[in-house]
Formats: sequence, C-alpha cells, structure tokens
Amino acid sequence: MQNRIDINADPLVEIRNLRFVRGKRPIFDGVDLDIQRGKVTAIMGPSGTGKTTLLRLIGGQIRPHQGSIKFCGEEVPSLSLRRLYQLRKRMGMLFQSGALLTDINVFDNVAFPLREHTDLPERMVRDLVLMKLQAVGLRGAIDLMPSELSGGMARRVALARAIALDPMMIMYDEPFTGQDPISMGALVQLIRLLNDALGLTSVIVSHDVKETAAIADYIYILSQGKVVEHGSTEDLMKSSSPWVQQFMNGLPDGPVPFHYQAPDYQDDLINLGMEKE
Ligand SMILES: Nc1ncnc2c1ncn2[C@@H]1O[C@H](COP(=O)(O)OP(=O)(O)OP(=O)(O)O)[C@@H](O)[C@H]1O
Repeated sequence: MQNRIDINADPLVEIRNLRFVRGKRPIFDGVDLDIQRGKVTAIMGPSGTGKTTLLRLIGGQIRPHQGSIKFCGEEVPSLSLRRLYQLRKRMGMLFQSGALLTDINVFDNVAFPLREHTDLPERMVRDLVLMKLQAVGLRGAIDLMPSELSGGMARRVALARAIALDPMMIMYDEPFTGQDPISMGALVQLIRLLNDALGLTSVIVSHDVKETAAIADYIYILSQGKVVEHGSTEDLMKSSSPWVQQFMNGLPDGPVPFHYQAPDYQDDLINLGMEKE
C-alpha cells in the first residue's frame, strides 16, 4: 500500500513543556511529545499515569496549567469554543466507554455525526455510511440494533462512526479492552489498515503491549509526570532501559513504583496513633 507519510512535515500534534496538575499532584510535569502525521503512535505507561488525561488535553476538553499543545499548528488551549468545535471534527475519538446510542440502529449511529455536523443530503449520508461500514467489514450489519452486536462488532461500528467525518487523526483509548483474541486481532489489523488506507494519524493509549507494539510506529512511555522513554517500536523493543524492560515485559519490579504517591509510612502510622489517643 502506498505510504503517504511525508517525514519532513511538521508533526500533527506538538506538545512542549506540558504541565497539568490535579489537586496538588502533578499529572504532567514538563512533557514534550510529538505525534507524527500518517503514523500510529502509542502512549503507554502504568495505570493512573495520565494517558487518558493526555488525550483529553489534546482534544481541548481540559486545559493545561502550563505549556503548549499544538494541533495542525494551532494552539489548542487558546482556541475559541467555535474554533475548537471545528477542530474536534478533525479528531476522531474512540473511547472504551464510547458506547453506541442504544435506541437507534447501526446505520443511524454511523450517520449521526454526518447529520449533526454537515448539511449533506440524505442520499449522500447513506453512501458515506455504507462506505464507512464497508471499511470496518460491517456493511451487512446496517439494520442491526446495538443490542444485537457482539462487543467486537460494537467497537467496529463505533470506529465507523469515529471516521464518518473523515478526521485527520483518530485517538483510541484502550481499544482492545474486553475483546476476545479474535476480535482483538481483527481490531488491531483494522486500526493499522484504516490508518494507512485513509491517510490518518493514529494515537493509541493501551495496556495491551503486544497488540499495540504490533501496529505502532512510535512509542512513548509515560511515568510519574514525565516521558521516561520514547522511540520507534523497533528501537524500543531492543532497548535495555529498565523502564522499557519493566513495561514491555510486565515485570512487577523495576523503576515504576507499585505504590500510589503517599506520605511516609512511618509518619502516617505515628500520626494515626496520635489521632487515636
Ligand atoms: N476528573 C478527575 N478529577 C480528579 N482526578 C482525576 C480525574 N480524572 C483523572 N484523575 C486522576 O488523574 C490521574 C490520571 O488519570 P488518567 O485516567 O488520565 O490515567 P491513565 O493513565 O489513563 O490510567 P489507566 O491506565 O488506569 O486508564 C489519576 O491519578 C486519576 O486519579
């Protein structure tokens, strides 16, 4: 398949010195990260590191406390609501919880963003819906209700809906969760195939290291507010870095701490004893 990547082009998403805090806890503390056009980029890291938060920052749903987040050269946190709305049409999102609307059929679910965001005549909406469902292999399921779909099929219909408006980029949050090995294999291939065939840029947040590494061109590993490693999938696979080793191989011991950030244990016990007295 023809590869449309222009490696000299600016990154589609450019993040610099990102700082984002929840309460007193810094979720991101000086993160630099690029999403290259045409590529599949994976964001990995231990649970609670802020991977979903990062996607929400890129999508402009939340704002950083410091730093720059550019999409297509535009500073996302500074955009007006109207411009942000337009920009979001160019970003497809497939969230794990991004359920289909249960009281309308597959056709109407995929047609939903087209009817919502465009003035296209119904005839053209129909052609586009058929095209998107064909791309995910579910044209035959057009009349089914969401309750009649398997989990894997529902995820693929959600994918057809996410590409309905021909976005430039699609962000997947845990796309493989809850899938049996066969649907997982199909989804993995589909994400890569759609990326290349539609000239998309894809960002995947996932804990499924093997599946994600199989289709990612580039991987970022986040931990404790920082990018701890990044590189091409090939290079990371060969890396002896303890972060990479621990994360890629799911090792319990390594630089990633088991405990959520907490006050000193001794101090906590002493304080607890004093409170009881
Ligand atoms: N709305 C919120 N209010 C307060 N804290 C939040 C909120 N959403 C997330 N957090 C906190 O921010 C941190 C990052 O959460 P996030 O969901 O981005 O992590 P994650 O890396 O995607 O986790 P996982 O891999 O488990 O899905 C977590 O410590 C979480 O407790």
